[in-house]
Amino acid sequence: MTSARLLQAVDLHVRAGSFPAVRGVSADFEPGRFTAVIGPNGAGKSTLLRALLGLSPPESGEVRLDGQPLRHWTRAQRSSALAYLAQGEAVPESARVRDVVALGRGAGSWKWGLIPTRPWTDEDEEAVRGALDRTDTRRFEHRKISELSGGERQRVSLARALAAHPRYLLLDEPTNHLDLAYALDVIRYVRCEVAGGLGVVAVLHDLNLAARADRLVLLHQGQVLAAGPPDEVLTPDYLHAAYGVRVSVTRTAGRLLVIPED
Ligand SMILES: Nc1ncnc2c1ncn2[C@@H]1O[C@H](COP(=O)(O)OP(=O)(O)OP(=O)(O)O)[C@@H](O)[C@H]1O
Repeated sequence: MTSARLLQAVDLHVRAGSFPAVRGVSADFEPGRFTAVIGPNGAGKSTLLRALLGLSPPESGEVRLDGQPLRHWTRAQRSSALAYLAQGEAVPESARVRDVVALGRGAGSWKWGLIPTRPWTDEDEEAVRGALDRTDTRRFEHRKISELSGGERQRVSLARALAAHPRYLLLDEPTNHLDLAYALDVIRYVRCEVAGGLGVVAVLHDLNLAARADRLVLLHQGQVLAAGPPDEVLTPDYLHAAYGVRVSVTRTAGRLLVIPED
């Protein structure tokens, strides 16, 4: 694919505080692809994600979107193209589900209630409904966030991000703290969006969930140890090099399965 529609890290070096957390990462993220970023704790995954969003400026190298350095994009252009679901995202407890999803439209802010910053349009309404439907949150759209389980909240945050109609969705550990069913639901919702053309970059710890991505980027000590389709990256050798754990990798019902041997 030409660089015209790509999100790219080009020889990216990023510091987290004083620590060189990302050291020379180059990777292409495509629309209509689900890329999982994996690697051990401290490998630089979150720092890479924040740099891709323009939230952590690189020390050297650059992030490009559509072939243009991200620093040339205005903040508004960036936030309409790239949506972010942070780890443990803070959501106003007293807000109702629908209001949180509406915040994703960038038409207002929250302070004891939704404060509009521009008139609400039919397009906004349609985007919010679509996001509620596609994350199966419409049935509790009038409930307060404080009344929801962790898994339900995560779906609402996902709906909020999707309501923006981004071109890329960047997710930091979206399945953390979710039970198996909720975690699989998140992956299923993501896959549906990807089929519709969304580019997804998700930091995942569960290698068996990551195996459901189209492409993996395995980080180790701030560098790319391996990148490619899951069966090329989830190998015993790469996983031992990254995690220091011996694993066996098998294929069951057409899916890769990583089993620790320790
Ligand atoms: N503000 C900071 N000051 C110093 N070091 C930091 C800071 N933030 C992060 N780091 C370090 O940078 C490295 C990469 O952190 P990062 O959060 O990107 O890793 P990660 O792969 O997302 O880890 P995890 O899987 O544990 O969330 C870690 O070693 C971390 O301790």
